[in-house]
Amino acid sequence: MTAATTGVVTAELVREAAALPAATLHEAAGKIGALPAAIGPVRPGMRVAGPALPVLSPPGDNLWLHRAIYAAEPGDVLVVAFGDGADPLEYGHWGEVMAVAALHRGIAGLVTSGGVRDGDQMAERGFPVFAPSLCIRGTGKDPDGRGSVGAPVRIGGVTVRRGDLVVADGDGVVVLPVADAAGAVRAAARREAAEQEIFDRLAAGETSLDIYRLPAEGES
Ligand SMILES: O=C([O-])CC(=O)C(=O)O
Ligand SMILES: [Mg+2]
Repeated sequence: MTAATTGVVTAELVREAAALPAATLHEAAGKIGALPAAIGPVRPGMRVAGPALPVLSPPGDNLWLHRAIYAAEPGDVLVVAFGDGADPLEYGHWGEVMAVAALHRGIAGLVTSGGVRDGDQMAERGFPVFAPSLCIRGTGKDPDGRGSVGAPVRIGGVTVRRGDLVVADGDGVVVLPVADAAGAVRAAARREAAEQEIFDRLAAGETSLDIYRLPAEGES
């Protein structure tokens, strides 16, 4: 049974969400929460689901990301946004060492709008990372750099708050507000069941034009 919406994303809800495609959750939630298409798995097969821990960092620096590893709760997904300055795609803000540190803390994965490195090693270690670039260039650790852990961040028009439900797979990343998460998971499961019915009808010879009642060429 799905837990009622109580202001937290429960472990049970995360388990249910993890079995659902990110695209279906986005559709089922009312077409909300899709992060930019450039943010994808750094290696095929990566998937993650869990509550968000938002992080803000200056581009080209990763001290706030190190801090976030030790502020996270087990199961969290770090969601990292970058402030103004250098191009965040041109730095490897996170890599194997940080992934191993995160695994020791029980962190479920990383979603970031900046570059990372050590893609192969992170895949081998089973740490899922969703990023728009791989970049070998290293970062600084400015103790005075402006950032935050736990405060809301914005990525591509989506506001990410502490505890929001993050689901990421080969298609991309969706972030759903806590208040919408349980309803979206239920609606997404219904959508998946409906799609199974469509597959059965296609196997039985019906066309997608028939099933969706779409006009064929020349019809209106
Ligand atoms: O060292 C860094 O800043 C990022 C990295 O490559 C690692 O964590 O292994
Ligand atoms: Mg490294």
